[in-house]
This record gives sequence, structure tokens and C-alpha cells, in this order.
Amino acid sequence: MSESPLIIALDYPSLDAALCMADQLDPARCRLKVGKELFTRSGPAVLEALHGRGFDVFLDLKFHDIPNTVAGAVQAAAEQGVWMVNVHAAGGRRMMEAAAERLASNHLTTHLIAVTVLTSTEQSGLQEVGVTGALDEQVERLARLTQQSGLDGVVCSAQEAAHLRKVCGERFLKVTPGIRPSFAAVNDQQRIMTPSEAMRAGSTHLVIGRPVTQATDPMQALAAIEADLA
Ligand SMILES: O=c1ccn([C@@H]2O[C@H](COP(=O)(O)O)[C@@H](O)[C@H]2O)c(=O)[nH]1
Repeated sequence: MSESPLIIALDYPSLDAALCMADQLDPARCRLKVGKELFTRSGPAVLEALHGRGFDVFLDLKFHDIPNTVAGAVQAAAEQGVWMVNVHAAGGRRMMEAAAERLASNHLTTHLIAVTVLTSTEQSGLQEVGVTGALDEQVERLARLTQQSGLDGVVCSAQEAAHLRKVCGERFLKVTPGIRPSFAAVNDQQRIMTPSEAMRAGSTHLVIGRPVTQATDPMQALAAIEADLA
């Protein structure tokens, strides 16, 4: 199992492309994230293939549905051996409690976390969907609800990590996408930080996709990120 905070997002349209990247990576240096595109294309086969190569896998499907449906989906993910799985905190207390209770009652130790506000969302985007308060207040509200519901942590931006460390404590996981080394393009992310800034702010895990996977030399990009963290 990796001690590194790095989680590399395998956002690829095929199993072959994802495994081509995984085969260049080392399970001692990073964990891997499987998201909606890759899982929808390849299904559980990708989890088997990555586990077979020794990687811890974060299955990032962001479940958001009625409590019974989400509890079943989280159980199914955990029974496939994933290290971490997630739901949307906006699904509410009963949904999150049902998911956490389902894992506990089946003695499944997969980490369960909840997305607060997507890192691609900015203040104006939140207002458009009817959330009129400040974005950081919404993140805090959903993080508190996640913790009260018995989950292990949240997905948030690194810009909120320092505050959530105060509010929810050190041990509550702060998994932060929107990580952009100085050499990388911002793409569709809005709330970003560099790897070293994010760790100083209190992130427990850094999710990094395109800055590595779309780099001309992915292994050089990963080495530069590790150097930034050293
Ligand atoms: O708020 C969120 C939640 C999840 N993600 C996911 O993280 C990676 C980020 O990839 P990059 O290429 O480094 O932007 C991607 O798989 C997202 O689905 C997120 O970005 N923000």
C-alpha cells in the first residue's frame, strides 16, 4: 500500500489506454482513481486489472440517489476491494448514513467520502443552481453533514482544506482534485492549488489527472510533482 498522498486519475476512454499508463506507474508512488468514463467503458475488469498490479483504487463514481440504491452501490464497490469510494454529500444525511451503515454492517473497511462542491464550480455556478450563500460556506455545511453522517472525509478543493482541518479535524480526509503544478494548464478546473500548497493547506490526498496523463512525458511530470512535495 502506498504512503504517498498522490492519486492519479485514469480518465481514459479504454481499458488498454488506462493500463498503458498504469504500467508506467509504481503502486509504491501513487494510488489510482477510476472515474465515470473508464468504468462505464470497461466495468469491473479495470478494478481487477489495477488490483492485480498492486494498486489501491479510488472508485470515483460520485453516487447520488435514494438511500437504498446508494447503499447497495457502495457495498458493491467495497466488495470489489476498492480502497475508497464516494457519494455526493448533496444526497443528504439519510443517503450518507445508509451508505456508511451498509459498509459497517458488512465489515467492509473501504473509505467512504463525499463530494462537497465540485472543484470545477465557482461562486456564480453555485448561484445558478440555487445555492445563494458563499461557496466556502456551502463546502463547510456539506463537510459537517458528511462527518455527522459517519463518513471518513470529503472531496473538496485544496482552497478549503485549511478551514476544514479546523472544523472537522486532522483525521477527517480531505481529498483534493483541482491540483495544478505550475507547469500545467488549468483546463476546466476553477478552484486550484499547486501540490505543495495543497499539502501545506491540509489536504490529505491530492487527485491529479491531466497534468500527468496528458503530459508529453508523464513520468517526468510525476517526478516534478514529487520534487515539489519533497
Ligand atoms: O470536485 C471534483 C471531484 C472530482 N474530480 C475528479 O478529479 C479528477 C481531476 O482531473 P484533472 O485532470 O487533474 O483535472 C477528474 O477525474 C475529476 O473527475 C474533480 O476534478 N473535482
